[in-house]
Amino acid sequence: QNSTNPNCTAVPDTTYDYIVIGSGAGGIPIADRLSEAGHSVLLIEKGPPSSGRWNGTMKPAWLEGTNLTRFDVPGLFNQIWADPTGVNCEDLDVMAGCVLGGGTAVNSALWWKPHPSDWDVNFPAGWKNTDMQRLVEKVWQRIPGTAIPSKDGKLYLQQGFDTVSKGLEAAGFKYVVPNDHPDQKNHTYGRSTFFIENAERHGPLSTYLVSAAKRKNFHLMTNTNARRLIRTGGHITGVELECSKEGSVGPGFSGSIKVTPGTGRVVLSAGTFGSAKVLFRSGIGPADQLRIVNNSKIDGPTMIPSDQWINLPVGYNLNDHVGTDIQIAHPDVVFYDFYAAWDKPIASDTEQYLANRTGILAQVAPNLGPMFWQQIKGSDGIVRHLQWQARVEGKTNTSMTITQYVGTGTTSRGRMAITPVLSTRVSVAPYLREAADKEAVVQGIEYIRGVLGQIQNLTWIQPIANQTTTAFVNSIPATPGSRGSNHWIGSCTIGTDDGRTGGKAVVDLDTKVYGTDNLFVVDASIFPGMMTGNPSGVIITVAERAAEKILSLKN
Ligand SMILES: Cc1cc2nc3c(=O)[nH]c(=O)nc-3n(C[C@H](O)[C@H](O)[C@H](O)COP(=O)(O)OP(=O)(O)OC[C@H]3O[C@@H](n4cnc5c(N)ncnc54)[C@H](O)[C@@H]3O)c2cc1C
Repeated sequence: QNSTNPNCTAVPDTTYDYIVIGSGAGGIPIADRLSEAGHSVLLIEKGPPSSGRWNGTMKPAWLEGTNLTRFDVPGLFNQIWADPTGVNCEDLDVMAGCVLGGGTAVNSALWWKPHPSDWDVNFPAGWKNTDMQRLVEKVWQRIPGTAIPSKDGKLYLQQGFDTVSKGLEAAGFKYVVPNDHPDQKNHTYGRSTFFIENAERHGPLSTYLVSAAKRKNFHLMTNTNARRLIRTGGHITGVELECSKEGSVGPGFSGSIKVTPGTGRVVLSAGTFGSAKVLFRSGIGPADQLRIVNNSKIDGPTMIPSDQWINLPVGYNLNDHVGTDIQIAHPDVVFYDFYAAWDKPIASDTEQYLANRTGILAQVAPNLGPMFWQQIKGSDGIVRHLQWQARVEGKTNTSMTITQYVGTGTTSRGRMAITPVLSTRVSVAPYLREAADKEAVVQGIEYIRGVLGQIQNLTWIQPIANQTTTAFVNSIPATPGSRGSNHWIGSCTIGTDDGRTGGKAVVDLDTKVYGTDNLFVVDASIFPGMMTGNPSGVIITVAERAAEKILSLKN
């Protein structure tokens, strides 16, 4: 044990066949699959436990004495915006979950089967729709999702859904069950699907992690930060670990942990920013970023020497769904104050939830839906997929905010960077840098203004009636704060064009980092381009594919 903190234990003198860094949408499934194949696997998570199932403790008073935390109850999912302390990643300048489960512990649990173009437009050979369909079905067998979270089979406070749906119907939008028809994403609408079961958060934390944890060859460390990789040339021999916040947040581990000599491997699943950061600190990335690490007080004196650096375009090709919020109001819409459910809940609602998992708190805050889709062909000939997400929240008690996301087909890209104190930041925001992306945003809004404008008694909050759509779109800054969707992808792109020799790719088609022989990246950072909907389903499917690829590699 660390002499200064009993919570900080020295790493065991054990070696592992696989060390997986990060327990999010990518990390948990890959750790499960690798351990299922009989390998010893260590999963390292820098954050604390989240869900009650994993001994998480963060909860409001009304959950005391239950096995539930803020991460489990759908009606509390938006609490991350009211109180992110101890939940969000403090080293990033955007929102992400740094707890067991990563984004899948804190997100809104929106759960979409990928559109075939998500693969065919974006991914390289071996990762196309024909390669991935089998795995999509495998993922959905484990995590089917539901559109009706409350256990009594009822949907609560649907006035917002009904109001907007009427307008969509009148304009000829077709109602679909989205995950029954993942390819029908044009002029369609439907209910949102969530990875919720028994009216609690489901997803990787209650499937893949459960099966992994039953195996003797699987090990989990929480509150433990992977500082950097230990490597000799392109061969990783271990990982330097440190207790998160020096052990003050809960029991963690520090010291150097080793992979099985000769055959052991390391998988980075620390997310778009986290994986890139570990690479930078390990001397892998563009020289400008490695020099920042080398000049830092924290890492500089002990960083791997520059003759060992591996020059790869880590941090480039950054993307996020570009979001644009419109807002309407209608007298029929009924608001529910989910934020108040934290400390001033309506007693009958908490009682109903606790007694039989029914009622409004079984539904995801802040009452989402409908979802609708459009496709727009840009002047550059590229089709862009638009997903619209409505929620009952806004300036008044009868308002709805409807966010337009531009997904598959976007061509704008940004960049992330590391700072001298070893935080990361979005150095070039990826939003609307290309004219055709902006055209799609404007055309989409223009069209939907017409559609919703037909709804009787509807009033516009934004854009206001006499504002042109172009002026409205131009008035919103292209920053993560105003446009961000928390769907970051792309800092460690997969591809055949080796980044060491001028290409864009950081990992090869087996997800192995170029220039290394036993280092892999499996998370949203490898995505070459943006998907249609919210990403966690696509990421988990990518992890399934990566497991197949990695397991079939001979050393
Ligand atoms: C508020 C919010 C709402 C969202 N809503 C939805 C939604 O409804 N539906 C949807 O599909 N997607 C949603 N997303 C996005 C989705 O959750 C993410 O895209 C997804 O979780 C990313 O997966 P990942 O594996 O790449 O990284 P993450 O899930 O972010 O996992 C990375 C993990 O690595 C850990 N880590 C990082 N660095 C280190 C290190 N050095 N050592 C050890 N551990 C480390 C982090 O703590 C984290 O647990 C949302 C995201 C947010 C933040």
